[in-house]
Amino acid sequence: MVWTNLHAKIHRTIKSRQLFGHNQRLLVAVSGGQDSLCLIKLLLDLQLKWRWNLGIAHCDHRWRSDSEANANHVKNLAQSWDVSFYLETANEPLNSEAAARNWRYQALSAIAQANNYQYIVTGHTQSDRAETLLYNLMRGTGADGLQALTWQRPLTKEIMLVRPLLEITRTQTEQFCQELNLPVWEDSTNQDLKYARNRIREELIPYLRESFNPNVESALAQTAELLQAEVEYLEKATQQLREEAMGENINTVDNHYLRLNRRVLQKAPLALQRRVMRQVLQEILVDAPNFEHIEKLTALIVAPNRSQTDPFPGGAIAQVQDDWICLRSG
Ligand SMILES: Nc1ncnc2c1ncn2[C@@H]1O[C@H](COP(=O)(O)OP(=O)(O)OP(=O)(O)O)[C@@H](O)[C@H]1O
Repeated sequence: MVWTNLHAKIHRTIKSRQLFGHNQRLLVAVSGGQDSLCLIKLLLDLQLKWRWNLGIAHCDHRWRSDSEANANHVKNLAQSWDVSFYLETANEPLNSEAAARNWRYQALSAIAQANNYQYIVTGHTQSDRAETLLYNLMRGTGADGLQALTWQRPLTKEIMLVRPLLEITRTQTEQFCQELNLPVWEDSTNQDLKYARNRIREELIPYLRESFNPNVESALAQTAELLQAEVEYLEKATQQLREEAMGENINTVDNHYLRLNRRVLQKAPLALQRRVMRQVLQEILVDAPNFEHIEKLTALIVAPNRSQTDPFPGGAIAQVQDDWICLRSG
């Protein structure tokens, strides 16, 4: 076995970040592209040390004409490595990125659930992290959107999504695959500049690298890393503030009615006021609340008695009643 710097790096990362322990069952999501091939190869080589039980999952979105061939390619690789292989095929071709992604995470969770894996592992890299940060930044977001791809995220109560390659760039995974002769399946849609993501990767990042900062990817990923810790802290503080603002109601809240104490909220910083309002709206609205929704509700913290908002999508209305903001769903 060839032992490279990437092997050493990923081993250290898994250990220091406690991404997985010994003897665990890991389901590795393999598209066949350079990132996920690099990932599976690294995990296979570390498997003995950690005594993991690895499985490979592939999702066929039926998006491209070669998607079945792609699935077979991954299946053959799994067989050659003697690793369990699981395939999910979409009932109909999924031709939007968002639909494909949603379906993929559901399909992966279903495979993990049925086969007793607590971890799903993906090959997202530092480059993906930098691109996601830029993408979200341009669409407008708070710190949550800029933390861009976290190391771990619960997919369901029992299943954790883990991304061990977040400190490794796409250039490194490409080199690794070349050095170790891994048969990468080239995704033709990756070059298609119709997709914003691809334009960020193929045009914007190279431009930023050449004109502003040769290490722009790691600089952006570092920003995401810092923000991740800050978001975690803010979310904890938000939870506490919200519980305090709901007072004794916390246990009696139903889905139709909710009230928050304005005096408690008035003492809190704006960042936490907004976050409490966002959390509350996330539970009441069908779609994710936008900036304007959150601002409307936050404004009631200091508004005169009897002020109220116009209806939120779905019909919910918030009104000031003395010390309280009362929210009734539509
Ligand atoms: N068809 C697939 N089958 C299995 N795993 C996949 C597939 N496509 C992507 N993945 C997994 O997801 C990782 C990220 O892939 P990619 O960047 O193409 O997806 P994405 O849609 O941008 O993902 P995300 O929405 O999670 O950021 C891959 O490294 C791989 O682990």
